[in-house]
Amino acid sequence: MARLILNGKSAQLPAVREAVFARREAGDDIEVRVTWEQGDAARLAEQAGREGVERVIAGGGDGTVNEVVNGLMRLSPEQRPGLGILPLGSANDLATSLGLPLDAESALASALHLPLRRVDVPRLDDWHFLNMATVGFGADITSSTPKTLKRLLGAGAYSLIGAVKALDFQLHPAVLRWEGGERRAEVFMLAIGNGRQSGGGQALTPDASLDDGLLDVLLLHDVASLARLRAMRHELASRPARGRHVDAFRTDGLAFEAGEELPVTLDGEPLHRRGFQVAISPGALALAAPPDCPLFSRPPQAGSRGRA
Ligand SMILES: Nc1ncnc2c1ncn2[C@@H]1O[C@H](COP(=O)(O)OP(=O)(O)OP(=O)(O)O)[C@@H](O)[C@H]1O
Repeated sequence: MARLILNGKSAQLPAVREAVFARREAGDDIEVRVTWEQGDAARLAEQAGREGVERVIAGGGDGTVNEVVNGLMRLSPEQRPGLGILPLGSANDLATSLGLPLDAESALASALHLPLRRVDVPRLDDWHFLNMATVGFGADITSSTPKTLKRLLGAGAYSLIGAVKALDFQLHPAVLRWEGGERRAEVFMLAIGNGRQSGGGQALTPDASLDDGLLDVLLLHDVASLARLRAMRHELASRPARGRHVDAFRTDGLAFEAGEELPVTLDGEPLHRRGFQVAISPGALALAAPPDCPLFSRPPQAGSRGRA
């Protein structure tokens, strides 16, 4: 049996209602629960696991998926249902990079029937995330202005100048520690990726895998002038392990400490932190994902249709 946990914002969408009725007609056993406020999706996901539901489907945006993941992680691994995604948000970064369909009917069918694949679940202090955590630039604007970051990181010199003028961006003195490394820097942006893209389509950690037991980290730092921003963009093309403005590395955990509170996003949800620790639980969740999904380093295993 599957249970759809639907963000109340989308509960009355005709396409969603039709998709549920169509799946039932096709023989799927699916119940629906609707959220009213923050916290409901996590609670409903936990409850579903306790009641023996085999697959929970998060119907909403990245924020709903994140809450459902947190609810599932409150359960023991034996009790933890598999996770499907019905993308109904504005950004849908995880769903898009997984290659899930975005129209309600095929998305619901995929969420119910794609085989489950083991994924790692990172945690920032006491809150889990599945896709990405970002710190600093972009974290206070998130998906509302996704093009800003794209312009800065990807486009030509004119838009770079435009972006710099338009943005009164800040650098934050901070220290980052991980096993075998330490970096003190003026942080422009830090991305900690289990998945690859955030902020509505920005591929900040383009080589990350959901199942390698590791986090892909991108640190952009010390870019206090236009010349240095240009140098950063140049370095971004090669993503050095340790550059003047770009550090890119993999780790299974890290600690971050800044002198002041900074904007942070966890799977697109905003918060503020002065410091935090990130750890990862390898293979902690089973996610419905396409067999040819590029976010995996290992091929799918046969027979993983039910509980995690
Ligand atoms: N019935 C409801 N009406 C309005 N908001 C709700 C309701 N139930 C939950 N929420 C809020 O919705 C938020 C999650 O939204 P979600 O991320 O799923 O959608 P989105 O913001 O449209 O998508 P995206 O993150 O992709 O932009 C939670 O923070 C929760 O507080």
